[in-house]
Amino acid sequence: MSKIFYTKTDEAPALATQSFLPIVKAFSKTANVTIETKDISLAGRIIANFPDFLTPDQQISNDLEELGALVKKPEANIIKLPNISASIPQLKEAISELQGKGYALPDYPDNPGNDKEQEIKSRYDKIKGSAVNPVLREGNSDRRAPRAVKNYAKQNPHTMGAWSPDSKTHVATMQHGDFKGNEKSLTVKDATKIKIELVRNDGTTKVFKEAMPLLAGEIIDATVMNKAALTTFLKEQIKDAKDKGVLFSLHMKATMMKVSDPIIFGHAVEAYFADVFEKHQKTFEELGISANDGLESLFSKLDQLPADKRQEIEGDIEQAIENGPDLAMVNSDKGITNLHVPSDVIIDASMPAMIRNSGKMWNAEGKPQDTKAVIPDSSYADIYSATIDFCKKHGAFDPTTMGTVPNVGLMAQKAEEYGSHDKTFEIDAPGTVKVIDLNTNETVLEHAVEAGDIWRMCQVKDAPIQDWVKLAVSRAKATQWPAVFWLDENRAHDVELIKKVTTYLKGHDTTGLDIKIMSPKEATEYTLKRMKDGKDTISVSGNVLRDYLTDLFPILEVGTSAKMLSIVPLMNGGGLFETGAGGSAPKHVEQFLEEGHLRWDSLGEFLALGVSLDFYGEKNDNPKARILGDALDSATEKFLVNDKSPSRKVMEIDTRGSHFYLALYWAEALASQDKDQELKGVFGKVYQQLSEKEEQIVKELIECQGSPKDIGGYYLPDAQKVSSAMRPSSTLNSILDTI
Ligand SMILES: NC(=O)C1=CN([C@@H]2O[C@H](COP(=O)(O)OP(=O)(O)OC[C@H]3O[C@@H](n4cnc5c(N)ncnc54)[C@H](OP(=O)(O)O)[C@@H]3O)[C@@H](O)[C@H]2O)C=CC1
Ligand SMILES: O=C(O)CCC(=O)C(=O)O
Ligand SMILES: [Mg+2]
Repeated sequence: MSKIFYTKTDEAPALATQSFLPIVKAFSKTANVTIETKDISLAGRIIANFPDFLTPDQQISNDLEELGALVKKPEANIIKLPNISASIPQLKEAISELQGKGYALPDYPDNPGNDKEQEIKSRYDKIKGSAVNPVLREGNSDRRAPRAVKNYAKQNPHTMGAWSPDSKTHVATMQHGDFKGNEKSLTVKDATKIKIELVRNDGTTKVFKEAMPLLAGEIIDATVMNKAALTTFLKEQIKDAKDKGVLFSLHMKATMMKVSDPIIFGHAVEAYFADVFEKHQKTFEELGISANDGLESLFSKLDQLPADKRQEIEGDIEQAIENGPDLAMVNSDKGITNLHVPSDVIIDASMPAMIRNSGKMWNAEGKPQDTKAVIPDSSYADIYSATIDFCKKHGAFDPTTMGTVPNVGLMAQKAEEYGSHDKTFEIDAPGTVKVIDLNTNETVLEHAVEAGDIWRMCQVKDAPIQDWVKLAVSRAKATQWPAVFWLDENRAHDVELIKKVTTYLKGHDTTGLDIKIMSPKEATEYTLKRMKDGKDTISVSGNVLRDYLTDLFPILEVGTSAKMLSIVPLMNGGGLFETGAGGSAPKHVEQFLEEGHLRWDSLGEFLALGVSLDFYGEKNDNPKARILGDALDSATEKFLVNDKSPSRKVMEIDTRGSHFYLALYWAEALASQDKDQELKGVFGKVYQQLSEKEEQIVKELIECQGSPKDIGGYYLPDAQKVSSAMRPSSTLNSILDTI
């Protein structure tokens, strides 16, 4: 029998699920829809990958692997909540929490000394970073703000910080020597295998890939980030931030670009603390300190030193901060800077948050200040500089009047940069990296490289491109809005893509549609102007821009990307329904643990479930499931109209209260429909009970707040403790038990 698979993930969404899923299960049971949970949390993935270190009762199935197979089947129907894409410091924290709970897991070997350690490291490296989404996303992405969400934002506008034309905030990006500048690309004619190798100047060779298969029609590109150009650029920016009196902030994606970006982050840490790293190089080496892991990890390793040595280094770090430009802060109360943890500042969320906040980030005093947003690689930096320039010229956007920008994103089958991890290498000695076509033995792409350069190759297969063009045309038809392909004719990879897009568009009837191709900068300017004028424009983009744009526009338009409908129509016919476009909101967990209030907004989950039930009904010829889905959509609209989203403040309705209201409206919609009398009967009673007990339930859901919560862990909290923390209303629980 087919099922809806619901993912168990991490942090705030995982907490929220403990409250929402019992409601979902109770309601869907009435339509014979089975919901099965699959554990893809960071802790779950670690446990599943190390059975040989664990006792039989600790071992669990590899749910991610199972879902990875399911997404290739037509019956797939998965609700995917956001999960942690772990940086190395997070991975180490999770391992240590699990070890403390009796799981005899090996430590993460930073510098593997033998084959066994190397094997352990490679198992962990598959878990680190963005290790879930690329496996599940066997389709392209369709992310948009439903009309009801947009209307809600127009009537209840979120705050938008005013912009001044004199703002000193700006984007700094490399002018040469970066991934964009060095990119080379080609389309593979016939299926083949390639070898990737570094031929060092000393005559030795290192093979990176022995025989990697490529399909006919695949686009490959290779490029390199030159270390010398990067470090020179970073030093200049540090000096310039100091001279201009703006904050220094670094924006990148060390989680998703899990091989390249931690290295780039490390160079920024070393550039800012150049004197410290030079003076204490030997000690840092002895302690196994890697700048790539950030300041927090560095500080924790200093604990191993005698007090006087530790104080000396800490003093030198303080001095460097004193001498350098002000650093943007992640948490000024706790002294956590932008350079503390590589996963604390993630560009898709950090840049829009800054743009919403008058272009300011927080300084060490906890005050907003103009900032230099350093985005080392220039491939996509233009979109943020164009947005900042637009705000300086026209002021902040007005959520009550602005248009909407949905996205059709190319991401299937690890498209583009997001699939580059196993083909990204930090170069150990000068030489030439060659990509050799094994059919012809010809070198098809090559780069001269220096030690420390980051070389990478990306792929995008032809079938996903065809599917992406088709999805773009169908969204353009459904909306009659202009659709813009954000592709740059001056970028090697995009040139190849443009050829395919132009060809595949010819295979569709596009009469009356307005479909354009523009560079990211032009597309930003065109789209922002329309957006300001209240006009809607579809962005059709590659994978990285998909990620950036589906946070940027939603955050400006509706305050958070949590309110997005995020569908992944799987290429083999199934459906993956993501819950919003944002992440796992660690800040929300912090608040919940401190004061028992969870502000996570599950709207994206309501929207995803609505589509999933509908899809289920259609696939399984189950009209009751469709009625549940329709009723859920009506409930979500009423939820928005009545403004029942979680408040940010303690002792007001939080995530749990918002779930109660959704259940109330869902039951009401089912009680008032006439298509299915059985459902009408069941939910008539449920609605009556829920509405009679509204006051009591809300009281129970608010009175439980106001004190610290112990859930028995962070990465693997105690299931019982979480469940009781997230389901504190016995009145609501007992009504759900009657369904
Ligand atoms: N699909 C996925 O699996 C994704 C996973 N991630 C992962 O999530 C983690 C955190 O990433 P980060 O970049 O900090 O981004 P997040 O999206 O988790 O958080 C950024 C901010 O967005 C707001 N926000 C996000 N979701 C919600 C929500 N449902 N309700 C209310 N507000 C929300 C919060 O703002 P405020 O503080 O103002 O409340 C939050 O602090 C990382 O491990 C990252 O890799 C990120 C994106 C997608
Ligand atoms: O997979 C990840 O790490 C993040 C995904 C993401 O941010 C997105 O798809 O918008
Ligand atoms: Mg994103």
